[in-house]
Amino acid sequence: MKKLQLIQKIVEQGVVAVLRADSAKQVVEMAEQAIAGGIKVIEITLTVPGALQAIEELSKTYSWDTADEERFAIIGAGTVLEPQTARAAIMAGSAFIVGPSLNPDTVRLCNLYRVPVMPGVMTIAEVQAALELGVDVVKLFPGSVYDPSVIKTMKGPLPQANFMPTGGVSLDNLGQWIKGGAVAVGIGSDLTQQAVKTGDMTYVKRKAEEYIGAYRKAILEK
Ligand SMILES: O=C(O)C(=O)C[C@H](O)[C@H](O)COP(=O)(O)O
Repeated sequence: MKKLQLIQKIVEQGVVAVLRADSAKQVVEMAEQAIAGGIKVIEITLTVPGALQAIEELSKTYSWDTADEERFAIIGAGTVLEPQTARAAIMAGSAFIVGPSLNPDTVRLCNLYRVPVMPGVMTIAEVQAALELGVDVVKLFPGSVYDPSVIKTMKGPLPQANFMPTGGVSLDNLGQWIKGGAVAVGIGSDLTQQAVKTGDMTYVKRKAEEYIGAYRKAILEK
């Protein structure tokens, strides 16, 4: 039941930090800052040089299955395009897999290992295909091309689908996405871009705190 427990924990947290950086060292630091700021679901994108080492390192420090609050975080891999990479990421300790697109073989590989997989989808046909493959949460990507009301519209014919918009999620629209029915949101550049530019990783912590605040407010108002 590990897979179901993990999905539940990801949805409970509701905010996923999508981390892109210039090196493994930088992304580990970024992850630590995001976790300290309250974002406990960390997606290490595989465009980061040494991303798998970063996942391995973070998975030794943090666990999704601990009562120790200091050590609680869910570490996963993003930008997973095909099954070989998904397997490597799982072996490195990824608790979940995210991709920008729907690759059926990647979903099957993740299902084999009972690891939650959140593939990117843009259309109703892709949402349907993902559901047929057993996907529990789809990543609506790029979220920026849609208005948050799209979730309600897509849930008309497919009420059983769960959406995690990613791409263009900001402090300005997070509330609309959550109130519009998103089970979680993925935050990328707004959380990290400034830190990469200036080298000040504590920026990620401050920004994470703002996002967690906005998320909690949206849940209360929902
Ligand atoms: O490659 C993936 O798997 C992704 O997750 C794609 C993007 O990096 C995120 O969607 C972040 O988008 P922004 O928040 O607009 O920066």
